[in-house]
Amino acid sequence: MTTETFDWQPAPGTDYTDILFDTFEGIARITINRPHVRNAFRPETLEEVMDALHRARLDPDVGAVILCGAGSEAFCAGGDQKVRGEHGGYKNEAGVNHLNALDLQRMIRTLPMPVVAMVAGWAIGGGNVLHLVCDLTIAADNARFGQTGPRVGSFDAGFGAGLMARTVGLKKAKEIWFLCRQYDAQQALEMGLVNTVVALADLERETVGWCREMLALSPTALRVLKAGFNADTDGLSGIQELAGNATALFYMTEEGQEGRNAFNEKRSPDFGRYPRRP
Ligand SMILES: CC(C)(COP(=O)(O)OP(=O)(O)OC[C@H]1O[C@@H](n2cnc3c(N)ncnc32)[C@H](O)[C@@H]1OP(=O)(O)O)[C@@H](O)C(=O)NCCC(=O)NCCSC(=O)CCC(=O)c1ccccc1C(=O)O
Repeated sequence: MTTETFDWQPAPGTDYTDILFDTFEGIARITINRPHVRNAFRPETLEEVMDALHRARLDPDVGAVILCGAGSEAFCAGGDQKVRGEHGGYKNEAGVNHLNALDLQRMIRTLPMPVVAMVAGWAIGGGNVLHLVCDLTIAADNARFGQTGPRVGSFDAGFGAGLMARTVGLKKAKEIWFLCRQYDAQQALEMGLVNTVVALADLERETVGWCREMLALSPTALRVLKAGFNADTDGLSGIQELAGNATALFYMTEEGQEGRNAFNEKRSPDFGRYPRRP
């Protein structure tokens, strides 16, 4: 039974309707707060999650993000079928159709810090893909996972299929999508869909514990490793992400700065001082 409570502080300057955004000890926690629909997301929900992720990225004190759902019944039940329109997406309050779960998936994968899904209850449909694209998943023993797309007239043939196959294996991924079965936490652990399973009462303590372990490590090492893990799956944009880290590190060297200085000082650069390493 957990005894530790955490002093989560609401992030100032936000007026979200669909999510909660708190921070604590260098961890940002984003909670999908629509428990009346098992935390299914609508376009506004995803806009808010992306806004919070952007804020977390720009906050120099934040080194890890937890994504979770309000309450213990659901992490997320995917796209809100009540606002699914006829014109290729989910309607926001202005009536505009969106498929912005795909934008969020990419944003999680390019966030330069670990994103940990903390899953209690259902992770279904787009909710299952949402935790899949996070770097790590800590599941409570009441968690249940599955895809419903072929049953409800939807599919995610991008990360939902391809990253699923890379994560649990091709045959299992096809089973998950082609049969629309549900899997309990232990089955999810056995197939490699989650990192660990803990008692529901211990879920937050365990998740914060994993974040604390990562926060004690080199942020640059974690950042570049994350980009490296995603690079081949994400093709040229994955290489772009990885290469961007190389550029940032190069900018921090004297050799990189010599080029900038020479340009600004209107002289030829002297790169001869910098060794060609074996
Ligand atoms: C999640 C369940 C298994 C939970 O079952 P249970 O505990 O018995 O609760 P219920 O009584 O069923 O539900 C309680 C309450 O919540 C409502 N609800 C649940 N899920 C949704 C939902 N997804 N949308 C809207 N409302 C939902 C439910 O209707 C009840 O409310 P009432 O008022 O009492 O009616 C079970 O609920 C369930 O199976 N839910 C549906 C899961 C599902 O099919 N999700 C959608 C899958 S498709 C998807 O997610 C695609 C979205 C996506 O990410 C995407 C993919 C590809 C390209 C782009 C996109 C994108 O951008 O969106």
